[in-house]
Amino acid sequence: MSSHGTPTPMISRKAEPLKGVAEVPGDKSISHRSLILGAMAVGETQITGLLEGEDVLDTAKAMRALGAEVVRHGDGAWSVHGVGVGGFGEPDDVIDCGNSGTGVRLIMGAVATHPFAVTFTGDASLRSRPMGRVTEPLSLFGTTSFGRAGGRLPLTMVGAESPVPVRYTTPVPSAQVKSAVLLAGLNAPGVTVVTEKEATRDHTERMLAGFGAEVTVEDTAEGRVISLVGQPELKPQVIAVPRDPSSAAFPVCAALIVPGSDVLVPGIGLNPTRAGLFTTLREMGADLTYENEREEGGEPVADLRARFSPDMKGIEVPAERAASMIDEYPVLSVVASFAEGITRCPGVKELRVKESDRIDAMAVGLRACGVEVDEGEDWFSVKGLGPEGVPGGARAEARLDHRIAMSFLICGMAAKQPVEVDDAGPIATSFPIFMDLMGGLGAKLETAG
Ligand SMILES: O=C(O)C1=C[C@@H](OP(=O)(O)O)[C@@H](O)[C@H](O)C1
Ligand SMILES: C=C(OP(=O)(O)O)C(=O)O
Repeated sequence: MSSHGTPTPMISRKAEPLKGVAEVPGDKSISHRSLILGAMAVGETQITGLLEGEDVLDTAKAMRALGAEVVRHGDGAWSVHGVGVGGFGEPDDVIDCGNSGTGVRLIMGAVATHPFAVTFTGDASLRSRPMGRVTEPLSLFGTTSFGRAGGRLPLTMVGAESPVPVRYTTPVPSAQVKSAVLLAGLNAPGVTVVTEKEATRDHTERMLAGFGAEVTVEDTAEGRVISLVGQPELKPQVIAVPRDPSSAAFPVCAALIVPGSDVLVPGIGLNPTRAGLFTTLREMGADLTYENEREEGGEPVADLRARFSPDMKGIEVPAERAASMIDEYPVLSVVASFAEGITRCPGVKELRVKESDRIDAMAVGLRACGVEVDEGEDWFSVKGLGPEGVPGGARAEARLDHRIAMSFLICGMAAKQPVEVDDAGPIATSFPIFMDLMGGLGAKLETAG
């Protein structure tokens, strides 16, 4: 059931050893960007491996509403016939980005330097998330925005008539904010410069260069400085979307905590701006190896092999690693519950403004499962109970958040008693084949009555 429909409660019971190959879907961040940049290129971009999750499908709809031709072919490949930089037309209805922060913030950036108004909305989760972090820098290009209190959706943005290029330093570590500014800079004459103090995922920069834009990235004392020359003609691309490390995290973490497991997760992108979780798990003593390391489409890729790891120890996760694993803290907190000792995660304030307040959602659910969790505004810690030590036997609230729902279902696979999630619907936003894939490895997942 979709995240916009009736809740789908799910139960996860203690699993037999998980075994097999887990082919996770395409990368969500790269999928959004393939559609948006494809829509801004001149000619036809072809995409294979696109993630067909609700978030990305909402972005495809939005690109159609702005004038691009977006087609899904029978073999699962997609094509986007772009309108060129500056070529978007006024949509005749509200753009509904569903549950997707990436979708709405990147599209706001892409339309900001076009001379018309667009109204954005989303589901209850997205309508509660802060948009000022994007509308503020976009106002420097000449846009005006009218939203609900706190800059929340629904929000109407009136695009700049005569956009000017912008220099902007992001106040929070956010690839969405950085990307919104760069996408707006595409249709501003001159050079737009974004500085980020901490490096965040760099897919926009890499893909802009791939589409033929003039982009430079420099590491300086102030941070990473990205400069983009505006008003290029973007050239259509043939894109093979790599598999998503953030989705790979779930079968990997399940294998580490379910006794006797041995799972191969092939073809996972290990871009350093995304791979922080795997480094962390290895530091904890996880039996996680990289096999068949190679390069695909300019990105490091490997097959991940994860085996049951009874000797994992809690660690302090370096704060400077947070951006490279920001979406993986919920499932890390589950693994930490099955390790020995305390895992402490500082520098994670951003988790409070995701699809849910992820620190609170995990703390409340894990405590109900018998795990001790401490938290502050920008940190949390989990006191591990060792392999097979987590009582479980609780019902966790997903709070319209796919990563929270999946994390508690993983917890149930290794806890003493089943773990129920009140609504597994949101999982379809990023990992629509999660149930089948985990079931295929041997997980016991059922819809609850
Ligand atoms: O740019 C992106 O594709 C994303 C950036 C991150 O969000 P922030 O920019 O809010 O950190 C991440 O949490 C999200 O899942 C995807
Ligand atoms: C934070 C996430 O996504 P978004 O911000 O795109 O909603 C996520 O997928 O974990």
